[in-house]
Amino acid sequence: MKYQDLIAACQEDWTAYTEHAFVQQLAKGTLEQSCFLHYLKQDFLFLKQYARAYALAIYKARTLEDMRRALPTVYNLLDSETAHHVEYCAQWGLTEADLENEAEDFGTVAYTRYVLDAGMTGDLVDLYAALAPCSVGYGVIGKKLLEDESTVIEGNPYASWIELYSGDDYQSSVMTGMEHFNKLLAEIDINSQRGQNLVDVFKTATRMEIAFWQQGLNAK
Ligand SMILES: Cc1ncc(C[n+]2csc(CCO)c2C)c(N)n1
Repeated sequence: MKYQDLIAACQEDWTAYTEHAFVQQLAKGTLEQSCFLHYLKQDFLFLKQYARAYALAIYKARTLEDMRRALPTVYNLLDSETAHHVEYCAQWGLTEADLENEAEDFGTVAYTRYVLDAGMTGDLVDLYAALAPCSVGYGVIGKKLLEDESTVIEGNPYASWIELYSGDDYQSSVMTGMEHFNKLLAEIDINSQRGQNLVDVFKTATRMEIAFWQQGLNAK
């Protein structure tokens, strides 16, 4: 199987995730600021837990090659991706320490601890199945927004978010990650018990992404 088969197995949830109202409003710049700020503060806490999850991938890997593959993502998460959120929130006088001290919302706890649990109880492939909706989904969203004529960049207060996820650096890191994931999936039949467990994990993480957008919209 391939990661594309995982998407096909939960197409309805996948569309609800990648075409969520939050994303559409963000692309046009019409999203309420309170929604974006709540999302970004929660996403900062999310990224912190994701750095732990990619560190878990190093722990779970059996080969040096697999261990090395997870390392740039751990670095990226702790460096540039969180830096974007900190820079953006600085407009409101919020510091990194303020963000770190925010309370985690329910959707943030549910999603990140689910991913960590899927990785801890399973192996490296289970962990990547839980992590994949995040990286592939944001890759798909970034690319779509860049290609969509109705996306507004000039004057859009959320342009830096669009640029982060549609940028070449991010897009090529998703490609590399998915090529690696496909190598790990190659031997697994989607119709086997193992394959169906991976579909369940991928689908649950996708549903968590929908809930994460909704958590932002609910902060009106
Ligand atoms: C809720 C939520 N889902 C996905 C991402 C994107 N993302 C988070 S970690 C990671 C991999 C390393 O860059 C990516 C792409 C996000 N920021 N917030």
